[in-house]
Amino acid sequence: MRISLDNLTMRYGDNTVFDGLNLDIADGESLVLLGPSGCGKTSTMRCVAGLEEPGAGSITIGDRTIFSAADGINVAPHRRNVGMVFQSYAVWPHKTVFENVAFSLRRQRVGADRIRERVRQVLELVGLAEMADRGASLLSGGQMQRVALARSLAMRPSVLLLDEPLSNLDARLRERLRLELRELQLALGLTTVYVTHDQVEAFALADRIALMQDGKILQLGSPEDIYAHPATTSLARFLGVGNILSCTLDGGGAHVADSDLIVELPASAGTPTGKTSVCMRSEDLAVAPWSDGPHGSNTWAGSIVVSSFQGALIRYRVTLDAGPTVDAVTARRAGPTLRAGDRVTVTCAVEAVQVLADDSELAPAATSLDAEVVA
Ligand SMILES: Nc1ncnc2c1ncn2[C@@H]1O[C@H](COP(=O)(O)OP(=O)(O)OP(=O)(O)O)[C@@H](O)[C@H]1O
Repeated sequence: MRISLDNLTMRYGDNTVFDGLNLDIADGESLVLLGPSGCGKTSTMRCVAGLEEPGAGSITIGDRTIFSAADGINVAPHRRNVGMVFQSYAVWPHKTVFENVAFSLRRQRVGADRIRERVRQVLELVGLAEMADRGASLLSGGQMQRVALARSLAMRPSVLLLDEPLSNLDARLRERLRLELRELQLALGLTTVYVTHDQVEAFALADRIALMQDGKILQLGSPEDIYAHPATTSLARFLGVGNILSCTLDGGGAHVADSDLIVELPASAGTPTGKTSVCMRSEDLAVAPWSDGPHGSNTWAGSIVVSSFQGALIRYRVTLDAGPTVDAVTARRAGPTLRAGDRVTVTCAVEAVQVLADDSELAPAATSLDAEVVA
């Protein structure tokens, strides 16, 4: 079912989390709210679930208004038909898997036969059919999270809200469950809102990503769009886009600050007013052993500072003779492995260069770990 947030305002005391938030989520869509800690993602979800009461605005699910400050409507959480899965598993350890999933159905006085059938169905869906009789305390974290998911799905919610459900799991399990969640969401055609601060998770799960910062949705689009065209430098950094260099623009290209580097720009590059940065993604930089020219556009001499083997990929950090240090990622088989100290040329196709409005003083940069994961 479609979800609409209209002009929503939410405050905790003096702290305004968001003011006039609008968001439309289509029927069957997987929307990921992505943003740094404290930007208001969980509060948004809690408003939809009915666990927080907004100060103003309205929320509609399908054709039903579940909250309207103006009309005094505030449907109780358990009457909203919204399923929720949180970071903490919230699974009862003393009950079996079956009883955990059946619990809410029993409370709704669903008949015993129907409960058995529904629990069997959802346990099948989340891959726990064989474990129905196992005590929940004997489950792994991943299995507990599947139980929590099964419990929500058993209620046949019209929308599913997931708040960092995978963040307590180890990296490998997270990756597996992420794919399974996406498969399940597509198979059920269930409208889902997923909250995370992990851009890799957002890219993997979303039909659309809403990028939030300070209670505002700054960009809304498909994962591909958002990654390819981040609106500002702080969003680009948050998304793990590498090589964002402050610059000034003129007819000759982008002059990178405090260096002799000039980057040729495509005709399509924007010309934002105010502070600007030029952006060249790590995966768009080619590194090759040094050779005497002739060299084409955007080819620069440099020396490798770090060469880091990462399995399928090799990451190079290169200090260009013109000044800046840049990161490049190449496929393992793309050429000879280069070593620290090697002289190289670094090339970036002119079409791959972007110019972004530089708002870096307004927002925190991503951690280097974030950058590692995506590039
Ligand atoms: N119960 C509360 N009382 C007072 N302030 C709160 C409460 N819950 C959240 N806040 C504040 O509201 C703002 C938004 O919090 P929210 O939990 O929605 O952010 P978030 O983006 O989900 O962050 P995280 O990723 O860390 O969970 C923060 O400044 C937070 O400190």
